[in-house]
Amino acid sequence: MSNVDHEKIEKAVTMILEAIGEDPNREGLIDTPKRVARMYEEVFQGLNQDPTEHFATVFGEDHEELVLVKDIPFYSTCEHHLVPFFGKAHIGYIPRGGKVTGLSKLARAVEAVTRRPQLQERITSTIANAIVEKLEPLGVIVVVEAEHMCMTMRGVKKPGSKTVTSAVRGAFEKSAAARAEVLSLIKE
Ligand SMILES: Nc1nc2c(ncn2[C@@H]2O[C@H](COP(=O)(O)OP(=O)(O)OP(=O)(O)O)[C@@H](O)[C@H]2O)c(=O)[nH]1
Ligand SMILES: [Zn+2]
Repeated sequence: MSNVDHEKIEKAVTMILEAIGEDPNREGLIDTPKRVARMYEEVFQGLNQDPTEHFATVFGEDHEELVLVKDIPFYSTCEHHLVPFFGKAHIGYIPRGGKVTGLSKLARAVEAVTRRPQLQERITSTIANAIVEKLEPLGVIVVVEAEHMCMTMRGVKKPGSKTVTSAVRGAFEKSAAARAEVLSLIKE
């Protein structure tokens, strides 16, 4: 169930259109407040999700070696300007004691965390912390690379610039070699 108040968004969008000097009643704009409300419901649906809930499925597989899911595409919304930022997330972890989760669950956690007003750093650390909490792995590394439209279409206007953030826990904090292995696999 969504908690999004469509009526409120519609009123607000109508006011924004009026405030910029547009006519909210002209043909092309007449349904825009409704469309924006539906869009916000979709792009902010992660607000109703807890990223840790996806790690409930655990297989008792004895693999205490690296698992890396890379190039997980995501779209999020910058919480400062409410414009998109988008890119790829890479998630690696070394399971402990048979706590191996379904590969798709890593991508589901990315969806839960990115589909809300966000900061790239918070996306990165929230995913790492969720994996630590639920899977208690030997190590976790999360790398997120993104283009922020608030830096490309407006403001400082630097198209093509990318922001890369990482969060490391456990074995990846201690071992430069473990980090280097993942970073080289991500680049391949
Ligand atoms: N750390 C961090 N900053 C972000 C992220 N997304 C956007 N920002 C930055 O948030 C900052 C907001 O700065 P403000 O000075 O309050 O707002 P502003 O006047 O619109 O800033 P400019 O973008 O420089 O025009 C900007 O520097 C953005 O680049 C993010 O995911 N992480
Ligand atoms: Zn922004």
